[in-house]
Amino acid sequence: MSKRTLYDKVWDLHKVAELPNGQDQMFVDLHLVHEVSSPQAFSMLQERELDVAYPDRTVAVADHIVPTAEQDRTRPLSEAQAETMLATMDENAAETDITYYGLGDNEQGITHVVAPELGYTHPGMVVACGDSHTSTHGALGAIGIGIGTSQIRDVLATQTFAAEKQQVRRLELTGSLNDWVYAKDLMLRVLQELGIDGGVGYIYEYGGSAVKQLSIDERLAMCNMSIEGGARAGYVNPDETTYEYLEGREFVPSGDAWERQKTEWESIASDEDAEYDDVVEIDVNNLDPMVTWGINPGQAAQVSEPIPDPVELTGQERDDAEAAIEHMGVSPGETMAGTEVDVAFIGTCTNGRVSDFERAAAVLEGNKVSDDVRALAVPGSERVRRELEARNIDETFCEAGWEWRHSGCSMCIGMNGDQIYDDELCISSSNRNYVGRQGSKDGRTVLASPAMVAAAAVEGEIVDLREVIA
Ligand SMILES: CC(C)[C@H](C(=O)O)[C@@H](O)C(=O)O
Ligand code: SF4
Repeated sequence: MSKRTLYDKVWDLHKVAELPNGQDQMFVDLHLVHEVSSPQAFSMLQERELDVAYPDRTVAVADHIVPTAEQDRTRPLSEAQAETMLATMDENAAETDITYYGLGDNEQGITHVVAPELGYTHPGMVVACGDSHTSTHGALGAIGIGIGTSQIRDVLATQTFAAEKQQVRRLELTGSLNDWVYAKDLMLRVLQELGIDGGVGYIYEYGGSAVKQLSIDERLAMCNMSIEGGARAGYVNPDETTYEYLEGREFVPSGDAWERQKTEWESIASDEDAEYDDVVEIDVNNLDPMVTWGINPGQAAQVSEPIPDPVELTGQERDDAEAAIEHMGVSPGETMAGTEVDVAFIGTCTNGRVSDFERAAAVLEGNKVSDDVRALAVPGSERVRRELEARNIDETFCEAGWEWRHSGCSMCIGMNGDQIYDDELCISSSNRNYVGRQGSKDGRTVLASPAMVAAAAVEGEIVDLREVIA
């Protein structure tokens, strides 16, 4: 059989049965669990007196509600609700014998940072997690699917869940990215072009010369934001970059088994003549750094590009732009450059990896955070933090005036107390800028690459980072 995409092959290999309602029952290779979306599913399991079917395929992490400041990471947590959630996760993990990277563990961090870096995620896997950003794992040629509470219960109890096969859109990203322009910019460009609903009903396959050149960290950032475009998942076919990243990681087979696995992984990539339900080509040559100007991730523009005037838009897009401009207090026809920022945040499962901090550090070197800016650096995992510290990158941040924290979701979603206040404007390396996302209903979020966040922190306003390093 030829003409199949990676998604087709993975689907066929994992399909257990066709269900009466037309959905397919799918086997899950790796089930990731976190403290926010799992408690109810574990309760349902207990009510029915069921065990976790495959504890060795289930990996739990504490990320959303864990405090990031050193002094707040002692138990019991000062926030009663957070303590209950964390204690519940601790208990559920202990009772079911699943692997758990809890608070205080050396490998604790954000689910979608921890699993790839430890080598849990492999090409051709179905990865499921009660979290929309499970799409991240597609960077390694896996199909990462965000699932809801009843599906989490089903996966815990049976290692399978019911799903509907989606269509596949090939995103052919041609050209190559300018220096200081990253996968984050590329993805904001994709969202600007296709919108936040453009991918509904699709899985995105990313390919083309621009994608070939991306490191795994960059591919993780790109696939992470597939869900922001409405796609259920996004992936890159495995290639030499993938194998280089995987080789030697803890949960990746070695020796003969590695060779066998590699051959299998090579066969899982889309066929040369694969047929796609849709193909969209976007040229990324000459792309400037991107920023969002609005209140959804598709309301984005190059930092050199004017914010659209709603009168030139129609229908929903116009209404959305009007609401966004009002909330953000930005001016149509002008660029985002020069917009004052109050908070700068680098971290998250999108851009909280070693290379993200490295690039930001290159911008910060010899610079100081503007007096009016609060700047927070939150490594995506404790391992990321250790590696950065071993290379003194934490010092670059601290000397520039950043708070250097422990890992967690932190200000991405504000569930752990790291929040923005009033109508503060935060430039953030995260993936969502919806109203209230970072804690305050009047707060404003601008999404950008970590290097752009660092540059804005230094200048106190949004700026093309290339002006800061020049
Ligand atoms: C809390 C969690 C279920 C949620 C998600 O589904 O993605 C969060 O991680 C987010 O980024 O909004
Ligand atoms: S870092 Fe943000 S996007 Fe990622 S899992 Fe945590 S809250 Fe969700």
